[in-house]
Amino acid sequence: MIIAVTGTPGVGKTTVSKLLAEKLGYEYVNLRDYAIEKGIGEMKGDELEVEVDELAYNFEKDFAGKDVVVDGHLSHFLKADLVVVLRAHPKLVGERLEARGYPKEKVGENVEAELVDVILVEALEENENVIEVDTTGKTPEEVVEEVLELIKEGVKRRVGIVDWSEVYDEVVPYLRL
Ligand SMILES: Nc1ncnc2c1ncn2[C@@H]1O[C@H](COP(=O)(O)OP(=O)(O)OP(=O)(O)O)[C@@H](O)[C@H]1O
Repeated sequence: MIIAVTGTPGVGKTTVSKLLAEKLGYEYVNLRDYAIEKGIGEMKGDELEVEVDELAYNFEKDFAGKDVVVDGHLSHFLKADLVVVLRAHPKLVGERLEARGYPKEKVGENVEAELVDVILVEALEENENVIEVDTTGKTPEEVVEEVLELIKEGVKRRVGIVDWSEVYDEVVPYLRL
């Protein structure tokens, strides 16, 4: 089974994906590293711009039928059996990206994306099987346990579990207003 773990940068995809792959005994694939390895995309500054169709085509050729957890904010564009959309309070996204030294503009862009569900909406346009998990206040282990439980129960779709409009006031300092 191919499990795509997606979400706004900083929500914890890499941490959760590695742990999930380990628990399931699946291969872990970082989609950015895969694209670079395959020579897909072009570096624009420190950002890798990829053609999503080319990425999805190659990924399917290499991984169809395998057991993989694929980690990346474009992973929901791949042909996956299940898409896990990780969510985190936008303030947490802002704090983490600031701590990574991201420029203010990029922090704001990602906080806004998390606030208005950009990745979730994209994932729902691409795949029927979308599970949303709120990581806020949870450890990576707890998040992985939640995902494993949902998989065990055969849950294929669970969305609409967060509403960040309720915390809008807390994230105003990050927004590019
Ligand atoms: N419940 C949680 N789930 C995942 N990560 C968490 C959680 N709580 C705290 N963290 C921390 O948040 C950080 C998330 O970083 P990580 O690189 O995994 O995010 P990411 O979504 O892959 O980001 P990017 O896409 O920018 O690489 C890590 O330092 C991790 O330890």
